[in-house]
Amino acid sequence: MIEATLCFPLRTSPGDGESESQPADDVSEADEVLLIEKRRGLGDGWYNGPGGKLEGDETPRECAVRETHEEVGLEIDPADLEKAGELTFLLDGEVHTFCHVFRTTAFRGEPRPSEEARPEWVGVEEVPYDRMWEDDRLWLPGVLEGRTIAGEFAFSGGEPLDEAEFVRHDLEWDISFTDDG
Ligand SMILES: Nc1nc2c([nH]c(=O)n2[C@H]2C[C@H](O)[C@@H](COP(=O)(O)OP(=O)(O)OP(=O)(O)O)O2)c(=O)[nH]1
Repeated sequence: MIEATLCFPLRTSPGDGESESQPADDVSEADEVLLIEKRRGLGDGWYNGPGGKLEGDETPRECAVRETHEEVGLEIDPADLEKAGELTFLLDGEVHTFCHVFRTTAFRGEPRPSEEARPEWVGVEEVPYDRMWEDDRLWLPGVLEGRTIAGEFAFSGGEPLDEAEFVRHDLEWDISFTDDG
């Protein structure tokens, strides 16, 4: 089983006449999310949050911080990540990936592109779900509103996961995580 993370940085968009965006105090104030257009690997060509697989003995939180820095250059304090979800992706009846989802309104730096990802600030009402994993429209809107989710998503048709067919889902909202990563 693969253990992976996703991280969704949120901000308040720059207002009229302002060149700088405002840090949001909390998720309810934020109206833009940082997505990446993935340039290689699983989900290549699709939009997603920064993220990837856990390495060595790092915690999910450490992984989300490292991946976000590697992919788009933002600096995040692990304590500023808020756990927003746990997603289980099944492929042909077996757990393929367990993914920890985080969000944050606190980060430093400006996003920059990398070999792996092209970053883009997107309005939370304008997320391009037609260019994302098919399951994302079921859980990401709630995550961007500040809710928590445990979700199970079943795919069938064999590897790779991003070419398999999405067949079934089960969602549980507003749960508190005993282990927040
Ligand atoms: N939004 C979303 N993300 C998903 C789904 N399924 C899934 O594995 N992911 C995420 C988890 C990981 O963050 C990412 C896959 O990990 P990755 O980016 O490291 O995979 P990769 O094959 O490109 O590996 P690498 O070359 O970068 O090491 O995709 C899904 O259905 N929706």
